[in-house]
Amino acid sequence: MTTSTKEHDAGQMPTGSAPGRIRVPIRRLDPDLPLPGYAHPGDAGADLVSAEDFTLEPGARRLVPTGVAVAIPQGWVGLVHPRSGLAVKHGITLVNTPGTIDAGYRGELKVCLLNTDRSTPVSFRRGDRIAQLVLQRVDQAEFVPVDQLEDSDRGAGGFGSTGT
Ligand SMILES: O=c1ccn([C@H]2C[C@H](O)[C@@H](COP(=O)(O)OP(=O)(O)OP(=O)(O)O)O2)c(=O)[nH]1
Ligand SMILES: [Mg+2]
Repeated sequence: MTTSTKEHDAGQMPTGSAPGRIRVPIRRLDPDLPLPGYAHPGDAGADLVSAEDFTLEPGARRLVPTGVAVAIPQGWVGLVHPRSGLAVKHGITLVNTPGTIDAGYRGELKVCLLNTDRSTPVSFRRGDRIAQLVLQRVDQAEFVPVDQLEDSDRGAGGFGSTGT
């Protein structure tokens, strides 16, 4: 992505290979785009790319398509996290961070980008890495109504109760 230069990083995602990866079926809705990729072996996040060119004005947000759809296994969740480099260098984050990709979701993965910079528009090119997908195991709760919750050390203290 760029602010003032024309550089972009389409196709520059190194792909590591590691044993023990979980299998995630993926559909290429946009066959010319690279698949999500891990920049280094052992990375937690697989980078997602933008399927389109666009500019985010200061304070603006945009739901950006990534050109892929996945079938995350039951018992897992995909979490869409911001990229720290975009955050630090350009003020780019996600409105809903982390975004939740449910195991049953079969639509295109989309990323709700936000430009938090107060003065500088940020331009992205198709193929630029815009966010990262982290897969985690997840349990569902069985919510059991009770009259009383068991005591705890924290009790109802929260929202700064321990000081700053
Ligand atoms: O950053 C995101 C967040 C969500 N989704 C997709 C996958 C997810 O499974 C679905 C629903 O997301 P979520 O449950 O967060 O949104 P909602 O507002 O509760 O919508 P719904 O009523 O469809 O559950 O939208 C994305 O593609 N990107
Ligand atoms: Mg929901």
